[in-house]
This record gives sequence, structure tokens and C-alpha cells, in this order.
Amino acid sequence: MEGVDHLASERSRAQFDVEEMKVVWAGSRHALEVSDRISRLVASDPAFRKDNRTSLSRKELFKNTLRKTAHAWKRITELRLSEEEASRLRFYVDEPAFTDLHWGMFIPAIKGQGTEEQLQKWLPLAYKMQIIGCYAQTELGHGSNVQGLETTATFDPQTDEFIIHSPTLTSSKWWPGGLGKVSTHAVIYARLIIDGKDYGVNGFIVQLRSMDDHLPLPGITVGDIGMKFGSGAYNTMDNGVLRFDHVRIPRDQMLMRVSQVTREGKFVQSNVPRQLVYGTMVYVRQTIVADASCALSRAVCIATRYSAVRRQFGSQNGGVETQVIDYKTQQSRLFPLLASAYAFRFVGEWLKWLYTDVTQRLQANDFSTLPEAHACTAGLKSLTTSATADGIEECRKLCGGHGYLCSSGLPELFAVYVPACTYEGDNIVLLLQVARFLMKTVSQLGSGKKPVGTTAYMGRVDQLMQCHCAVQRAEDWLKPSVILEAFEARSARMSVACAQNLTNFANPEEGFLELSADLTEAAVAHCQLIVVSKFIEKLKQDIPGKGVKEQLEILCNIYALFLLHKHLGDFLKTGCISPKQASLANDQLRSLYSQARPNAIALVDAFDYTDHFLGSVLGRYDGNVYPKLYEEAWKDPLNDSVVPDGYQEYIRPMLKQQLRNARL
Ligand SMILES: CCCCCCCC/C=C\CCC/C=C/C(=O)SCCNC(=O)CCNC(=O)[C@H](O)C(C)(C)COP(=O)(O)OP(=O)(O)OC[C@H]1O[C@@H](n2cnc3c(N)ncnc32)[C@H](O)[C@@H]1OP(=O)(O)O
Ligand SMILES: Cc1cc2nc3c(=O)[nH]c(=O)nc-3n(C[C@H](O)[C@H](O)[C@H](O)COP(=O)(O)OP(=O)(O)OC[C@H]3O[C@@H](n4cnc5c(N)ncnc54)[C@H](O)[C@@H]3O)c2cc1C
Repeated sequence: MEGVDHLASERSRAQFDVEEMKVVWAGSRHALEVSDRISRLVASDPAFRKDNRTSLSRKELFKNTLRKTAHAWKRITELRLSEEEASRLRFYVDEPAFTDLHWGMFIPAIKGQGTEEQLQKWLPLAYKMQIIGCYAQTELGHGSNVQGLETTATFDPQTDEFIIHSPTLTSSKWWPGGLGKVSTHAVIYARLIIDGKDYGVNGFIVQLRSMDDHLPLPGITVGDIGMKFGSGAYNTMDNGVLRFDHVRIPRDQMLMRVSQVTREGKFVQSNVPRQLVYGTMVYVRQTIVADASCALSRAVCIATRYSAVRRQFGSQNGGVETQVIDYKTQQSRLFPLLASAYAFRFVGEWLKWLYTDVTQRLQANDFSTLPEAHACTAGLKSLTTSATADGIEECRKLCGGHGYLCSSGLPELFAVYVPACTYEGDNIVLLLQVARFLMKTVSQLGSGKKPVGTTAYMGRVDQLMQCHCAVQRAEDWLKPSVILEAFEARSARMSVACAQNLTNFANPEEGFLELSADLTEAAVAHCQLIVVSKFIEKLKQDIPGKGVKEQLEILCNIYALFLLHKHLGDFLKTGCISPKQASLANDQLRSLYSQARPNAIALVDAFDYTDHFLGSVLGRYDGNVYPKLYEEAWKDPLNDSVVPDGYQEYIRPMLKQQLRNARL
């Protein structure tokens, strides 16, 4: 029935103030106001319609994206939206586009690695979109191994230029989003060669296309790399291929904050660490963690609403059947994902703070927290994107058969999201970076250098190697100190075990390769500890609103105990908890699911997603699923005609043949 809220009774069961929870989710009252206003603006604009994406051809899809991005830019300028509002608008338009890379990587790369003069020259053009840029680092032959990039930038002292060249097929730039068909400029990464000497990989601004007719400039070959996973999905993006044939750029187009090349061709290293060349990746990894909570919460919102609408079995005396959300198995799959969405939100907030802090320190030439910022952004990007990709797929299964329909919104969400496990650093490669950081931390424990920040707990390693979990009753698992100690002990013991195993190898690098699977598990344990501890820290804040803090406490405990249950092997093997304590944790978890149940719909309402953004018949706010699913099916282009195209050509002759055979 149109206009009826089928989930009203669910909403009336909520034991907390949903409006206040919306503020917590958004981060502040101001952020909620902006987000709410902009999401409605997008939802009410027919130009941002997105329900036809899966039936468009690649060319139509791409042109449609160009139209939407142009319209979005028009609205941003007409309404004089602030940077915050404009970024929310792009978010709610919900279509991967070249603008993500222009605003998300090209501009940050110039900001982070350019000199003051370079910022003055390039940023105004980029901010007004008078140039459009992308981030061209990865090549056909190398992505993870940035030091293995082959593109060269050779300094020519005669002309005061760099000659950018792709010496091999594998040196072709491959993957950069926005490169294939749109970008006029790119920040490219190439080996700096002066007088035959290789100074490693640096960033350069290169113009790719003519500002008059958009044709590639001389010496440049550029195009799209082809269709990607899923229909619609990430195919709105023109991931590209790019080759240079001795393309000349002025010397001042090398990004020179980290190192400089003088007019005489002298290489000068600033007093900033070389790793700052990788700075844009640190920035983007941090935004990807925040984005993980958005993608996961979206899938969870769909699966939770649908689980409350869907009924199967359990009818007594002809009464209504059981809502599938009331099955404990459904709860044990769904509620940890709901809790994870909140956990990732808060760790994302914290990571943003850490990033801002490290940026301010870098400006004051304090580089001391850079290794930790790198380890945290790399590790949390890996942890949250892997969990989110798996979580979206689990939500699809939680919706049964209907979850497999594009109209559920889940297949496209999954297809758009999964590459997050690969881009901005393959998730395993990033965990190995965390593992290196942990092994370094452990190796320095006796040296008097006290671990700080997220590894501060390692400073109590002696105690953590000995401690015994104090849990005697299931309720003991609700104490934050008990949870923290278990996670700290598990992480410390796994790292120490790896460090000890490494000493069995004469060559530490060989040992690192041999033990790399164990090392990634230690890294995961450390990253999960960070997420759990940041959730617990969040709960120490003053959180207004009836019942809001209580609900968050329930979710925090679900998140921690679910992880404990999932990684029981780690906790038992390291002797952090006993089998009896593991079973008490499981009892507590079941009880927490029951406490979360009446609040589940309100907890997903707190994400404040419009139906337009969710793009899901199953996740509709009003729960009016069946008539809309039915309606949606008839909109499929296959249903444009009753008898399909191809009947005369293929079906009819086959049927006739069968008829003839039968008569024989
Ligand atoms: C609508 C919502 C929008 C949300 C957000 C939108 C933004 C757009 C988002 C998505 C669109 C997709 C865009 C995708 C873009 C890309 O994929 S760009 C390409 C990204 N590529 C990678 O991530 C490559 C991964 N590889 C690396 O990062 C590195 O090469 C490496 C794996 C770290 C290894 O590097 P290397 O071999 O050079 O280094 P090591 O020898 O291991 O380490 C040397 C020391 O340096 C330290 N280090 C390494 N990296 C960093 C860093 N980034 N910062 C600081 N320090 C770093 C490392 O720890 C070593 O330190 P040590 O010597 O003290 O041990
Ligand atoms: C949708 C999408 C958008 C992208 N956008 C951009 C962009 O805008 N700009 C850009 O420059 N790039 C972009 N990329 C490229 C992306 O950053 C790389 O694909 C990514 O960094 C992974 O590198 P790779 O492809 O070389 O993987 P590989 O490193 O070749 O990975 C292959 C396998 O090898 C494993 N492996 C690799 N090294 C190790 C190791 N040391 N130890 C153990 N296992 C290892 C990995 O775990 C993986 O299983 C994009 C990629 C995708 C999919």
C-alpha cells in the first residue's frame, strides 16, 4: 500500500532517540544538517536519477555520467556550495566519476607535494575545473611495487625540461581513473633521471590533452582500458592507459616539495622524508576508511529493513509467519555488520583526526608520527575495506533470492565497492606494511624507546604476555577493560611470536617472506584492537540523547565479541582466554543480539539515507517491498515486448523442428 509505513511498528519499538543518533552518526549537528539537506536536494533532482544504470550500454553509461557531473558542477556553482556541501553532493550523486580523482587525488597530490609557487599556479585552475586532473601512478607491469615503476623523466639541461617517456610496454600507465577519456592533466609518477643517474620515483604535472579540442598532445597515446566487473557499477569511470613518447614538460612541473632539481640539473633533497612522495596515498587511504562505513551501512540498512519485512515459516494456527530478522542465525550474521558499520564510522573519525594531526606536524617539520600514520591508514584501509566487501556480499545473502536482483541495490553496490580491496594498495600488501611496523616496534622494546600512539600497549608487553583473563560470568565480557586486555594480549602475543620466529632466520628479509601469512594475521589483530579501542574511547565522550549511549554500548560489545568469536583460534592459541571464557563470550553475544533486535530498524534509520541514495526496493524506508518489486520487474527492457526479439529467428525454428521430429 502506497503511503503506509510498513515498518512503523518496528520504529515504535526503538528504545532511543533516533534524531540524536543521527547526529552521532553524522559527526555533528552541523554535519547532519548539511548532509540531510544535500541528500534531499540530490534525491529531488530528476537529473540525478540512477535507476536505469544497469540497462545502459557502456557508451550511454559514460555519457550519462558526464551529463550528471556537468549538472552537479552547475548546481555547485549556481548554489555557491561550500567545499563541504559540494563534496556531500558528489557523494549523494553516487556514481563513480572522474571528479572523484580530480578532487580526491589530483588536487591533494599537488597540495601535498607541490611548492608554494606550484600551489599558486595550479590549484586555482583545478578548483575552478578549468583543468581536470587524475593521478597516474600504476603501470601495466607494476602497481604495488611503486619503486619498480618504469616511466622515466629525464632532465634536459639544454632546454630546462624533463622528457617523459614510456620505455617499455609494461611502463604504460594503466588504471588511473579519469585518465581514459576526460582528464586534461595528470600528476604522473616517473623515475627522475639526471645525467644518467636514477633518483627514484617523483611526481610531475603533465598536460595530456589539448584545451581546444581535447585531442591528445603530441607524443601522448591515451585511451580507456575496457569494461570492468559488473554491469553499470564502476564502468562509469574511464580508467585509462597512457604512453609517453619523449614528451617534454618544463622543469617547474616536477612537484618539488620533497626534492628539487635546479636549473643546473642538481638534485636537492629537502629535509622532509622521501616517503612524502607517497603522501597522497596516505590521505586517500584515510578517506577510504570513512567511506567503508558508508558502503557497509548502506548494505546493512537494506538487509535490516528487508529482514523485518520478510517472513518465512513459523506460522501458528494460521497466524503470520516469523519475520526473518527474528531468527538468531539472521541476527548473528546481520548485527555484527550493523555494529561494524558504527565501529568503522568512529575509527574513520579518529583516523581523520590522526591525519590532520600528522599534516600539521609535517608543516612544522615534525616527522615523528609519519610511520604511525602510514601504518594506521594502511592497516585500517585494509581491514575496513575487506570487512565491508565481505559484509555487502553477506547482506545480499541475508536478503535471499531478491538480494540477487539489481533492484535490491546490492549487486551494484558490491561491484562498485570490491575494487577498494585492491586500489590504494592491495590489502595484503598493506597489512605487510603494518607487520613491518609492528616488528620494528617489538624489536625496539628493550632499547628504552617507548612505543607511543596505537602501539603504546606494547610498552606493557611483559604484563600482556602473562595476564589471565578475569571473566567468570558472561556479563564480565561487558567490561571495556576486560575486552581491551584480551585484544591487547592477543595482538601483543601474536606480534611477539612472529618476532621470535623471525630470529630463526639468518636473513631477516627471507624470514619475513616465509612468515608473511602469520605476519598479516598479527597485523589484523593489531588493527582490530585499534577499531575496538577507538569505539570504547568514543563511548567515554558525553553522548546526549535518550538511550543513545546505551545502544552504542551494545553495538560496541557486539563488535568486540563477534571478532573474538570469529578469531577464537587466535585468542585460544595465544592463551589469552580459556575455552570456558570463549563460551561465556558466545552466551553474552546472543544476549546482546536480543537487546539490539527491537532497535535494529531505528539504528539503520539513524544513517539518514534517502531512498534515492539507497537505490534499493528491498531497503525502502516504508518497507513496501512486494508491490515495488513487482512494478520494478515490468520496467525491465526485456518486458518492453511480450514476445521477445529473436523469437522468429531462434525460438520458433527450434519449436518447429521439435514438432517435425515428434511427427516423424
Ligand atoms: C564518494 C566517496 C569518495 C571517497 C574517497 C574518494 C577518493 C577516491 C577513491 C577511490 C578511487 C580509486 C582511486 C585509486 C587510486 C589508486 O589506486 S592510486 C595507486 C595506489 N597505489 C598503491 O597504493 C601502491 C601500494 N604500494 C605502496 O604504497 C608502496 O610501494 C609500499 C607497498 C608501501 C612499499 O613501498 P616501498 O617498497 O617503496 O617501501 P618499503 O621499502 O616497504 O618502505 C620504505 C619505508 O617507507 C615507509 N613507507 C612506505 N609507504 C609509506 C607512506 N605512504 N607513507 C609513509 N611512509 C611510508 C615504510 O614503512 C618504510 O619505512 P621504514 O624504512 O621505516 O621501515
Ligand atoms: C578500480 C581501480 C581503480 C584504480 N585507480 C587507480 C588510479 O586512479 N591511479 C593509479 O595510479 N592506480 C589506480 N589503480 C591501480 C591500483 O592502485 C593497483 O591495482 C593496486 O595498487 C594493486 O596493485 P597491482 O595491480 O600491481 O597488484 P599486484 O601487486 O600485482 O597484486 C597481485 C597479487 O599479488 C600479491 N602481492 C603483490 N605483492 C606482494 C608482496 N610483496 N607480498 C605478498 N603478496 C603480494 C597481492 O596480494 C595480489 O594478491 C586502480 C585499480 C583499480 C582496480
